[in-house]
Amino acid sequence: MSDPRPNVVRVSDESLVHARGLVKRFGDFAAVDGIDVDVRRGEAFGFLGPNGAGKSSTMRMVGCVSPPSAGVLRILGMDPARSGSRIRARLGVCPQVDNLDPELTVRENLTAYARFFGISRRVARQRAAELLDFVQLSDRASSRVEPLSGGMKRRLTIARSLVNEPEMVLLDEPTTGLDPQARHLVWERLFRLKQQGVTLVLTTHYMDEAEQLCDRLVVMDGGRIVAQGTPRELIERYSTREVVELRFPVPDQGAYGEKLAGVGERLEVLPDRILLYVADGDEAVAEVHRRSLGPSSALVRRSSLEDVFLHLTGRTLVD
Ligand SMILES: Nc1ncnc2c1ncn2[C@@H]1O[C@H](COP(=O)(O)OP(=O)(O)OP(=O)(O)O)[C@@H](O)[C@H]1O
Repeated sequence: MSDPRPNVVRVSDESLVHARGLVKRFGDFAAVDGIDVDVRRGEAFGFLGPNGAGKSSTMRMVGCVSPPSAGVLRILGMDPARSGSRIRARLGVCPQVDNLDPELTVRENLTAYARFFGISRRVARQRAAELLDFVQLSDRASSRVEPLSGGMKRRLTIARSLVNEPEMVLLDEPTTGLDPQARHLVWERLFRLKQQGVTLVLTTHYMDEAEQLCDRLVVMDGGRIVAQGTPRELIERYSTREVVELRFPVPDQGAYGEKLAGVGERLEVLPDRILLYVADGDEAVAEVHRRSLGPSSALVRRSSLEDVFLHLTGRTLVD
């Protein structure tokens, strides 16, 4: 039976992005090497991975600006090869690098963009006012783009991606290069968008961003998906409850690796620290002291997606 309340957004399990065996090749090199993805309506879905993992190449295929080399891809139930412009009309795109027009004012950047979607001047002005309010830039409406901070430009790019009232917004590294305060403001706005029923698809190499924003995510490395699930599921599956970060007063942390054998479930020796994967961090620190190892610092923290990535690939997300 259809929903009698016409204005209610029905969150269903319909896939807005459906990919099977998706491949993107540049010559002989597969930047995306056969991935399967389903993004459901209303969720925030993330591609987490280091530089070069294939996240942007995937986003460009989903955004219908770069054709797949192989595999099946359906966006909003349609085939990008046949219906690219119809799909793009219902998508919002926030590219990795802000490409705002520096000659125009903040407001004009929105109204000019609205023209690409055939939106009337009157509606565009009204929508621009609403969107500038949403991204907290109303007081900058008449200023030029140039002097805006990085965070403001990012928020304006996000506002621009919403001009056509899209069902799904693609955000390629939405907060890369921003300071912590600016990042939090962007996250908060994106969270509100999700609450309004807009589906978000984002790429990031920040594990805190993925944990804060994403309902589900895939971890990518070398063009492949190495794990997928909710942030909590991934941490439970691939890491321990707590992690102890130990630093020793010598350059070679590796020398201490052997002396820590048997403390916790697993350890990772990084150039600048040793990570102990344990159920109980305080107990592990006590054991380190019982062995008279004398670390210069011992920090106990909860496991994160960074630990998941390290476990799956042997590398950190941001090298
Ligand atoms: N147009 C292109 N021609 C050739 N190689 C490319 C092209 N675009 C991307 N690549 C390569 O494909 C791989 C994946 O790039 P991609 O930009 O998709 O990764 P990413 O995960 O988004 O990383 P980043 O965070 O650096 O954007 C990289 O090795 C990159 O050099």
